[in-house]
Amino acid sequence: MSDYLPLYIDFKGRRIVIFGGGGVGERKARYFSGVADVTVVSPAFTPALEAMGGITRIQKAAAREEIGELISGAFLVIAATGDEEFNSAVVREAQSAGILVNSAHGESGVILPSRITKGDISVAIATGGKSPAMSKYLRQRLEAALGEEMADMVRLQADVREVLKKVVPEQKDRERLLWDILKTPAVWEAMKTSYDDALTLALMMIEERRP
Ligand SMILES: C[C@@]1(CC(=O)O)c2cc3[nH]c(cc4nc(cc5[nH]c(cc(n2)[C@H]1CCC(=O)O)[C@@](C)(CC(=O)O)[C@@H]5CCC(=O)O)C(CC(=O)O)=C4CCC(=O)O)c(CCC(=O)O)c3CC(=O)O
Ligand SMILES: NC(=O)C1=CN([C@@H]2O[C@H](COP(=O)(O)OP(=O)(O)OC[C@H]3O[C@@H](n4cnc5c(N)ncnc54)[C@H](O)[C@@H]3O)[C@@H](O)[C@H]2O)C=CC1
Repeated sequence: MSDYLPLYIDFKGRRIVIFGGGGVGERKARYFSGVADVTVVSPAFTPALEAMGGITRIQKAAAREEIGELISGAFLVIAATGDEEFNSAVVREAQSAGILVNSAHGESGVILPSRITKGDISVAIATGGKSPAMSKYLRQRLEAALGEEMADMVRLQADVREVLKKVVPEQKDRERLLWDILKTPAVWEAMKTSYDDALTLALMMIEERRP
C-alpha cells in the first residue's frame, strides 16, 4: 500500500511552473489550465501547447542557475523535461525552497493522478507510482461506468439538502432522508428522462417521511 494520500486543493489562480514542453508537459499543463496560473518553460512546445490559451510560455532551455528564479512564487513546480538530471535539479531546488514538486521521472513527493470529472464529481486514481498505465486503464473503465445520472444526483442532493436544512431540524433525520432518496430506484429512473420529475418525487418523499 502506498504512502500517498489524495487531497483536493483549490488551485484557482495559483502559480504553477512546468519545465518541458513535450507530451508530458502538455498533459500536465492541460490538467491545470483554466484554473491555475500556468507557465511552461521549454525551448520547444508541442502544437497543442503552442495553441493552448490562458497559459504563459517562456521559450528557452532553462539553465540550472535560473531554476530558483523561475520557480519563485510558485505553489507547485513540475519537472517534465526529457533530461532526467535537470529534472532532479528542479526537484532539489523546489524542495529546498519549500515548494511542492512533481517529477515526470517519479519519486518527488507529489503525484498527479488520473482524473475523471462528471459535473461536480471528481475521481482521482493513482497507484503510488507503481503503474501509471493501470491508472489510465482504470480511468477509462470507470469513465465509461459513470453515467450522467450520477452528476444529476449530486445536483438533486444539493437542492434537497437546501430544503431539508430549512424544514428538518435534526441532522440525523436529514441524513436518513437523503439516503432514502439515494436508495429509491424510482428517483434514479425519473432522472433518466427529467431532472425536474426526479426532484418532485424526492420532495414528495420528504413530505411523506419527515418527522
Ligand atoms: C509517478 C508518476 C509521477 C507523475 O508524473 O505524477 C508517473 C511517472 C512515470 N510515468 C511513466 C510512464 C507513463 N505514464 C503514463 C500516464 C500517466 N502518468 C501519470 C502519472 C504518473 N506518472 C505518476 C504516478 C501515477 C500513479 O501512481 O499511477 C498519469 C496518471 C497522470 C498524468 O501524468 O497526467 C498519466 C495517465 C493520465 C490518464 O490518461 O489518465 C503512461 C500511460 C500511457 O501513456 O499510456 C506511461 C507509459 C506506461 C507506463 O509506464 O505505465 C514513467 C516511465 C517513463 C519510462 O518508462 O521511462 C514514469 C517515471 C517512473 O516511473 O519512474
Ligand atoms: N510522468 C509521466 O507520466 C511520463 C513520464 N515520461 C518521462 O518524462 C519525460 C518527458 O517526456 P516527453 O514529454 O514525452 O518528452 P519530450 O522529449 O517530448 O519533451 C521534453 C521537453 O523538454 C524540453 N527540455 C529539455 N531540456 C529542457 C530545459 N533545460 N528546460 C526546459 N525544457 C527543456 C525539450 O525541449 C522537450 O520539449 C521523458 O524523459 C520520459 O521518460 C514519459 C511518459 C510518461
